[in-house]
Amino acid sequence: MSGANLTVVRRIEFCAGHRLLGHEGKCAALHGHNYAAEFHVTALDSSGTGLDDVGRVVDFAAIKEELKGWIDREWDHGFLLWEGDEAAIAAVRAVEPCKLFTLPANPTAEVLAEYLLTRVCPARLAPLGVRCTRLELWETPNCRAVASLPA
Ligand SMILES: Nc1nc2c(c(=O)[nH]1)N=C([C@H](O)[C@H](O)COP(=O)(O)OP(=O)(O)OP(=O)(O)O)CN2
Repeated sequence: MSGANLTVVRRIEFCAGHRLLGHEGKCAALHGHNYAAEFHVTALDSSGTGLDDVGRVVDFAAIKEELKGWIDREWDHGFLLWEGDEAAIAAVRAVEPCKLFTLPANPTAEVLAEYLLTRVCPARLAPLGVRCTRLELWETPNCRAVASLPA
């Protein structure tokens, strides 16, 4: 093999509601998005070829099971809100069934990207022998945030 760095990218789509407290415009209102997260995944051990015996960094299905599983349970069809946004949290809690996930900052695309990259991916991907080094979080087809770790 050439010794090239190899990365696989898995896209996972989900729907969620949110709002940006303090936003100067329409995003201060509760609303929702069809999000997509693109996970760029590489081998944890960079000393070898980075590929398993079958020729994969990791099976796409294994990434899906770990990360789509988490997103489906925690975020999909739920509301993502800043933990300091008491009014929105109370409003969402007033409606059953309530699916709510709170974050340490406003749920911007940047904050969601960083949360998935640094708080969700490491523990879920390490058992597969891989890590996510770059995460692209699409809030709309036109807008995304990118979070990345040093190589
Ligand atoms: N840097 C960021 N800016 C904005 C974010 C964000 O996460 N990071 N989020 C929002 C809002 O959530 C909003 O829903 C998106 O706003 P907008 O760009 O206006 O998207 P639209 O799809 O409504 O825009 P179109 O004009 O229809 O393309 C705002 N800013």
